[in-house]
Amino acid sequence: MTPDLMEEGARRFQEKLAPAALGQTESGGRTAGFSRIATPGEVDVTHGRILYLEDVNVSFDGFKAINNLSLDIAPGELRCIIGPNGAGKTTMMDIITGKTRPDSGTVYFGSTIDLLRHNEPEIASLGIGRKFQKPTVFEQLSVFENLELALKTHKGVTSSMFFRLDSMQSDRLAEILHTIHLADSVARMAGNLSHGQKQWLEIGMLLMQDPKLLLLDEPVAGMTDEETARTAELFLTLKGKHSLMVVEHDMGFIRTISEIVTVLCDGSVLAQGTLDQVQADERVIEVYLGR
Ligand SMILES: Nc1ncnc2c1ncn2[C@@H]1O[C@H](COP(=O)(O)OP(=O)(O)OP(=O)(O)O)[C@@H](O)[C@H]1O
Repeated sequence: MTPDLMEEGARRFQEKLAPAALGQTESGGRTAGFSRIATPGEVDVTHGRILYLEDVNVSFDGFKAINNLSLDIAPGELRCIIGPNGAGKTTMMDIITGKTRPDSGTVYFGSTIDLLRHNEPEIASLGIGRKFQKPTVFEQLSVFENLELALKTHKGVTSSMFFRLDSMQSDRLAEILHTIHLADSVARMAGNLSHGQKQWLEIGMLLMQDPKLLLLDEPVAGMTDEETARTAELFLTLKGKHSLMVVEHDMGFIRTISEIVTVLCDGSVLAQGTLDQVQADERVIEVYLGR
């Protein structure tokens, strides 16, 4: 979520509930990431790439967290990223979303948008949505209100006070409710949803802004087997309409959804291919078993 969305959510929250309730939300509306899309623009994918990283480097106090990382993703692709702890997966997402500035390298969204020239909220508004591991929905608002709020992207608080969904937006909201398996829970408080449902709701909030590229960090961590299976279904539905980059440790989940899997290690790509190919790669076996 972006700061204006958090502000609007916080305002409604204050309106609806006594201040004593503040802090009862899991996220408190504070840990939300800058993941909301304002005005999705056109992204030039005529060269067949929606995301392109070349020779990217980042050091933290002399430690190379990202080391000559090069990677690209095709439009509509669902790319899975795996790798041992500390491989640089989160740092890579931080670079794409503008949270971390690389020391050197190239990061392009489509063939014309140099992401290194944009800050975090601008990158969100360009059409890159990010879902952090922990769900960051507004727990004291209903499922419907959370999704409605996600639409009020570029509207200021004043205008959004008078905001009403038009029929196209209502249709879109209904479609997304169905996609995220929450059509029967539209009036429920987000705080009463299961962990998996909260994750789906947050994905729905991102979808309300029609992102071109979705970055999802460990989306099935903490989910039940059934929720994990439904999340796999959801991602397979999204593939094609959106490009997805999914970082996950759950290999069963990866097996269900993956086409190409990229293995990161020590800040660069160690191997890439189908899950079977990378799992048979001696270097991959070494980094997973050798640590
Ligand atoms: N802000 C920072 N300051 C110092 N070191 C950092 C910082 N951010 C990341 N690192 C280090 O960079 C390396 C890569 O971290 P990163 O979180 O990107 O790995 P990861 O692949 O996401 O790991 P995990 O699977 O455990 O989440 C790690 O060694 C980490 O300790």
